[in-house]
Amino acid sequence: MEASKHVRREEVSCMLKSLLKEGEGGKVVSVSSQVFDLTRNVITRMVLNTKYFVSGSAEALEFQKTVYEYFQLNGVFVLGDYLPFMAWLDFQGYKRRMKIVHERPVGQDDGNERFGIDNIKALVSDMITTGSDTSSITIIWGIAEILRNPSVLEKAHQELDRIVGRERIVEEDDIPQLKYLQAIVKETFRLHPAVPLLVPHESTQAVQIAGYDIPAKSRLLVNAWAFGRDPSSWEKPLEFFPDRFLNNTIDIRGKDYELIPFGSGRRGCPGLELGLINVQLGMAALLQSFNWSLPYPQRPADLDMTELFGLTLPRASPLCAVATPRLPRHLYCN
Ligand code: HEM
Repeated sequence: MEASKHVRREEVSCMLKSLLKEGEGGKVVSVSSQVFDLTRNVITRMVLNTKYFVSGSAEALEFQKTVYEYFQLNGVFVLGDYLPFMAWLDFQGYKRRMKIVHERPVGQDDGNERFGIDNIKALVSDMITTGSDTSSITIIWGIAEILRNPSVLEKAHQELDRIVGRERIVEEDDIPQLKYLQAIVKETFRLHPAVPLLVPHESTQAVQIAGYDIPAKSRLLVNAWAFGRDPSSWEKPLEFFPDRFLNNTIDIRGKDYELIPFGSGRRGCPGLELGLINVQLGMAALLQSFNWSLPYPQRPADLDMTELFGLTLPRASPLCAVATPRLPRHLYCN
């Protein structure tokens, strides 16, 4: 994490510069594509030491399509999983589509079993697919919620001005002091967990829970999305109200079961620290650097918040907004 700090700082800086340019003259910016580029470039630089995505390039679009399809296919209901005798028919065509996603070429096998191209491909593709879009999906939902709740933006600006000021861009080392920013991020994870049903688990032994018998080897889906909106755990659960986290110790690290966006236990997300800092730093920089508003005449209550269900839960429509710079111009051009 420490060794890749500069990568995140540089990529955040690139995003701010690019947003400034795109929004010149009050033009509407595409928050979604800027944030997707940010997290994908961070992960490809960390994993492959190469920056892959230039917004709108053919390569970026191809990648976006592939990852999107990968997550959709991982989240669909596959008839053959429940009626195995019908699996070979592949009625829905999902197996065929998954094969196409996996067969995209990435080089030759070197014959070494442990570090052969298949394993390297799997590892790299795991890290790139799981490690980039989960963070951007969360940041984009966070900005959408802030567009609907201008008082949260105002409070975030006050905190950022007090702790960081307006003469430099926020850095990772500032995050521990930005308590309200941390609360915004937790509130975003609560309402919009990027992986709503976690990853399917399997019970290793038979157990009884709340009077129900769960046999060994059952497929178990944990509805983290519902935990975050459960009225028995949260007051006014559907309201975006970061202040609820200011006076308690509820955390997202898997110990407080009402909030488990990264899962919990041994199969919880191994990328938690990276995912969390990506989201915190990305959000902090976007909030500090711009005043966010909706394109005229859209009102906060009109913003479409429809979710697109798959293994991940992105917005159904791309997020667009007006980003008015609030820092000295030279800071966006480093
Ligand atoms: C905001 C960012 C992220 C969120 C919300 C998130 C969420 C999750 C969740 C919910 C799971 C399933 C846990 C369970 O079923 O108990 C998971 C698994 C996983 N995540 Fe993440 N993740 C994020 C970022 C990352 C990053 C940055 C990486 C790696 C670079 C990563 C790699 C993985 C891997 C490899 C697994 C599978 C682990 C296993 O099967 O044991 N994730 N993630």
